[in-house]
Amino acid sequence: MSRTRNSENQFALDLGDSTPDQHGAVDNAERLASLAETEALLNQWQQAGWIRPLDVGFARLIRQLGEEQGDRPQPLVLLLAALTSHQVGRGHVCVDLTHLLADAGNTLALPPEEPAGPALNDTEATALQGMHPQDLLARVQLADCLAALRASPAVSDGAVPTPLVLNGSRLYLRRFWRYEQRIAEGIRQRLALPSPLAYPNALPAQTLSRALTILFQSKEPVDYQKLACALAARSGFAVITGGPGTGKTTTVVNLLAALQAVAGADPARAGRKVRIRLAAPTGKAAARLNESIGGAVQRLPLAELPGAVQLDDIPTRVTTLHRLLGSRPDTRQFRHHRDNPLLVDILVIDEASMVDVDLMASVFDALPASARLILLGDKDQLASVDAGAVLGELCQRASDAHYTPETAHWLGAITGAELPPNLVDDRGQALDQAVAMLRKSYRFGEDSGIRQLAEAVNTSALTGTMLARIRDSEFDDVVWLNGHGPTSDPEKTLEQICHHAISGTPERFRNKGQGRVVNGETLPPPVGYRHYLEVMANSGLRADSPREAWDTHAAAVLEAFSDFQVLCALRRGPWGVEGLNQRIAQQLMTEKLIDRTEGWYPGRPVLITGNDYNLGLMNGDIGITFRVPWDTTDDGQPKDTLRVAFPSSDAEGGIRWISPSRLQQLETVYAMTVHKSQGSEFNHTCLVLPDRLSPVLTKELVYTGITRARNWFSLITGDTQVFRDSVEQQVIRASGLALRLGES
Ligand SMILES: Nc1ncnc2c1ncn2[C@@H]1O[C@H](COP(=O)(O)OP(=O)(O)OP(=O)(O)O)[C@@H](O)[C@H]1O
Repeated sequence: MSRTRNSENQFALDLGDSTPDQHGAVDNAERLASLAETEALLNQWQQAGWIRPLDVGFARLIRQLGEEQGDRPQPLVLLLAALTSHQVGRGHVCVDLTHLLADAGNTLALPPEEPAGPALNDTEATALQGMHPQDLLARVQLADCLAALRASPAVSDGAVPTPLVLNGSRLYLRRFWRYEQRIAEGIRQRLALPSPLAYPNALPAQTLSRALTILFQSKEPVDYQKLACALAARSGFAVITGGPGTGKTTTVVNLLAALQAVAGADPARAGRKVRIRLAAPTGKAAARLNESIGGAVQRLPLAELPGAVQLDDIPTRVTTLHRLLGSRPDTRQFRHHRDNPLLVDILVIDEASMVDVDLMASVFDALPASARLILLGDKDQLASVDAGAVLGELCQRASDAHYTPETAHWLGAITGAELPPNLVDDRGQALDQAVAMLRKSYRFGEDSGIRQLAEAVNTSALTGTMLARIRDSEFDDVVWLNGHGPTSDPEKTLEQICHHAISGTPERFRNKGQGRVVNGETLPPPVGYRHYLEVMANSGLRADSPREAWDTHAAAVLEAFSDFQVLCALRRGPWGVEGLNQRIAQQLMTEKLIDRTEGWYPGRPVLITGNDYNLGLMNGDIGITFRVPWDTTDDGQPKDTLRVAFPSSDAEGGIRWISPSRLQQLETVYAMTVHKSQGSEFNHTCLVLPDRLSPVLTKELVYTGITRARNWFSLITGDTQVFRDSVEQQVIRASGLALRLGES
């Protein structure tokens, strides 16, 4: 591309608010020409796969709207409209123009790492052709952008229904501005709800204090789980964040018991308990919480609690958010909304980092004004696939807590704990008083490699020493398979991934992974995909075996499949899901573990990639293909057919058998993106990082990948430096939620 054209092109885009003496003479013909050229350039970006047809369509709509109102749309407005739409597609709720103009390259990440179309044509056919967005924006001033936007009939401050909303320097698509506004309103309103627990000497607070003393027996000076329970019980809106194994589930079960104790002891309620619902964003996450919560509820010391709490008062059934809100086929509207609210007093949402702004706004819409909301999740994980990073934003100040002296005093009175001074701040905001961070991991011991590596990544402290420790297999639970080998031979590394995917390479773990004891339980060594295929092959079932026996077998195979998962950062290319799925399938066939690699075959594991409300399958559900003898031929003989077994929704333990022809959106899942793995956990996780840095390789992605491992973690890197550099890159999603709440 010719850089010498920049000033000229800059000029073309600056037309909106530029004066001729700043940039030279400008006449109307030039204005029109530049508008046409801007649109041509947007089309060119679209053809190159840089931006979506939707983004260009949106810019076109802005132009039409302007023209209908007699306005001559300014090229800059069209450009910003298309880029805002593009940013929403990348997970941002808005575009912060200040950041965009300061660093358009990083803000937009254009051109994309893996463009879907042909390279940009760099001919001189038009003045703008072939230009990159950062070149176009290089010398545009914020004042010019704001003036052009304010002058456009397509933009307002939200008071009138325009397609774009400008709030300070943040430019939103109206829909996303509304989502954010509804969420902020919902939080603000709940933070302001008066709490009967506010007065430590009154009965409700005394009951809470007694219940917490019974539920938490820790000898530590500050029990953060207990603090989290107290804060969440007091507030109409609360967030509990913590890394893996810090006890989010344990805390929430205790919280539910404490809340019921307070309700049960309240004379005004005459023993009536509160209606509590538990939900998670995906079927997988709901199933996982379901599994862990049941046992924890059984262990509650209910008989000792005040308020006559019964086992039935504590909900153990976790539903997906879509099911709770009442999703309907072919529409984004839910059955429950402002005019038909949920019958609930308290809603608890687990894995809240996966909830995007659209869904979170729907949650607030469906909650009665008096209902309380408690969000649980790990603030450091990747944000939702769709736009927003609600949990991360709400937890921005969680590490330092910022509890006011009043909150600290109240916590002291209720829990007996004296807060460390660094967590107290007399300028703490309302939201800070409702956010609790769990700080101690109970699942991973101090010596756990998974824990230490995750912490090093999370704090951007991936030092040479830490790399050397994993390279030298110092930990029982972590191996870096090619840490010593040359990483310059990609073909060899890719082969290694395939072999590892099949065997799990237990011999590379210390003591071959044998005899490791965690929380008093001796673990089986790490496995690869051979394991589930062997469980599948050894079913012992016959054609006349009852359906329940098939269900039990399928459940065992699905469980064996969850013992291992390859996770990738990328979708495309040899290091991505597409390339690795093919290679691993090929290797499995070579080793005669499956009989084909394309189409449907017994053993094929599939990941559902879009919600299918008719089948009751959710994005992220995993199924495995079986050959079953249930059909009959025309002459009544048993006939083998293929069916895909999925765990029944909300994990009631059953299996749903679905014919492959009914499944719409899916992909083979020997390899899965880290994004898709959120909310899941695997006994042994293998994270594959590619040989080149890309904008998707971030600290959050690597942290999320590592923390999907329950007991064993293996790492394969295309390049060591890429591993280190990824941890230096951070996801920053533009949004105004924290700002709006801070202003309140
Ligand atoms: N206060 C505690 N004292 C002792 N053990 C605990 C405590 N809290 C949690 N644990 C144990 O630590 C493990 C992890 O707890 P839990 O499942 O509640 O954490 P989590 O944060 O929900 O985990 P995940 O990362 O799966 O979301 C469990 O075995 C649990 O019994």
